[in-house]
Amino acid sequence: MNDSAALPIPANAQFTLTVEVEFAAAHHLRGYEGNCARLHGHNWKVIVEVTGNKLDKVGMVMDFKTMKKAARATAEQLDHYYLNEIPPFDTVNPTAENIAVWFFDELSSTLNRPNARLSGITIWENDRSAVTYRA
Ligand SMILES: Nc1nc2c(c(=O)[nH]1)N=C([C@H](O)[C@H](O)COP(=O)(O)OP(=O)(O)OP(=O)(O)O)CN2
Ligand SMILES: [Zn+2]
Repeated sequence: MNDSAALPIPANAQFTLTVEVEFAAAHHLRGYEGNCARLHGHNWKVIVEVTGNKLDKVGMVMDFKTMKKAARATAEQLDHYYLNEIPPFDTVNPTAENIAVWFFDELSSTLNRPNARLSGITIWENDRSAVTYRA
């Protein structure tokens, strides 16, 4: 018998889980006046956030490993690319905002569950600048 007891959780309580992955890539910003219009690179950090209020029998909203696996597979699609050359960033400007929307759209079908949903993506371009997208 491996079942464990559960603590009471109020109906309006929520758990927010986050995992972080990274990718390295080059880009330039189209239509931007400044040095970011020139080719340059970042080590982007991507924070993936899942929200839920029900725990499974193990006591988890979702296994961090499940989140990391999905996030890593998605980051892999951009890793070591020149973003302006690959879809959708060959036509959509590769800003942190657009990269956040892209991660959200890529990951939502994999991570959304009846009791948990992808709730936010944060993209850090460097140690000082980040954007968070919630939908
Ligand atoms: N809202 C946004 N602003 C900027 C973005 C973006 O994606 N969304 N991107 C850039 C450039 O990609 C730039 O490389 C990053 O600029 P910044 O964060 O200012 O970093 P720097 O190292 O160039 O600047 P410091 O002043 O040294 O921090 C620009 N803006
Ligand atoms: Zn940049």
